[in-house]
Amino acid sequence: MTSRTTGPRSTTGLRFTKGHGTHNDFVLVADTRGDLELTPEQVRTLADRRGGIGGDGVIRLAPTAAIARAGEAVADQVLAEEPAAIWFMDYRNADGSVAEMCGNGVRVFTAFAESLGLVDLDTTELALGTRAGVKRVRKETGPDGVPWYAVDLGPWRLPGGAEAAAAGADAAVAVRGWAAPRPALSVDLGNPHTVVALGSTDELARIDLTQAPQVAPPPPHGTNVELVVPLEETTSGAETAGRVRMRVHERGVGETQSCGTGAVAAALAVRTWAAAGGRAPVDTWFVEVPGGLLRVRVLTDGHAELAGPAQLVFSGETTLV
Ligand SMILES: N[C@@H](CCC[C@H](N)C(=O)O)C(=O)O
Repeated sequence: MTSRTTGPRSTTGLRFTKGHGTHNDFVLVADTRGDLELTPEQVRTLADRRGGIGGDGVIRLAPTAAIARAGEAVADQVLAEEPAAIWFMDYRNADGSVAEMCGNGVRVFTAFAESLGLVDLDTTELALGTRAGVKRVRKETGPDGVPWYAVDLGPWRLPGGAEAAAAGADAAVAVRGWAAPRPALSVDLGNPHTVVALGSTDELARIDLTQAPQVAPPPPHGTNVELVVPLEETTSGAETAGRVRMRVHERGVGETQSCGTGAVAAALAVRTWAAAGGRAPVDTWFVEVPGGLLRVRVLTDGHAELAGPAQLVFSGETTLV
């Protein structure tokens, strides 16, 4: 792969790869020297589905040291915590805004880094720098026999604390067409989420997410909103797994076919509601999203793990930016 020595720009354009994780899709750029500056306008152009390549986000693979040199203190913290985290996921939403974390993006980033020969997930795990700290990714065989990537997303948090956990809510969400706002729970995965429960999969299918849901109180930095329907638990051997179906409206994007951190937030919210109702917590969850299936595990160290597929679809060069 020539990009390792020549950078992402060739004489004819910017090299990119298109990839997705359960149809949450990204434009990926290998900036292995860390000297590519992408403006919000350029990100919007690349992500544009009609005038550009198209994607829910743009991911720049860059050296963590270069992000630190550019003045992002979080990159210094990443290297202090884990010197092996030499690669950084610089994630931008389709509207050009910067986001702290993208769970599906981490998996697709890892498949991209593998394709560039920067990491061998068959023999090791990847310690990846992100704006939400170091994330560790390993590879496994998924239920469909294709490779899945499992990422430890680190500690999760209910911003509303024990009070919100007991009440099951610390916010309210209004969606276009609803007569009144409904109670919702805030969940922090490094990026912000607000989760609302719906009564049926029919209602979920009918919801109009062409406009952003209104959240009260308004989160200071915006939020991703997940609409979830708890489904039947399944038991296989000694393990019981929860199951939910979800749709999501992503901050900085709109409705997407999947959101990895959103899937984790959805599972954690349903688990919190079950605990508030006196039920024993389930630690493995399958989350059905419009683009496929994701697995969430609540780990014993207070961390949460997300697993699912990642696919690279095509590569090319663009003169758009
Ligand atoms: N699709 C992502 C989340 C991307 C960032 C999000 N839109 C935000 O602004 O927080 C995922 O898979 O987690």
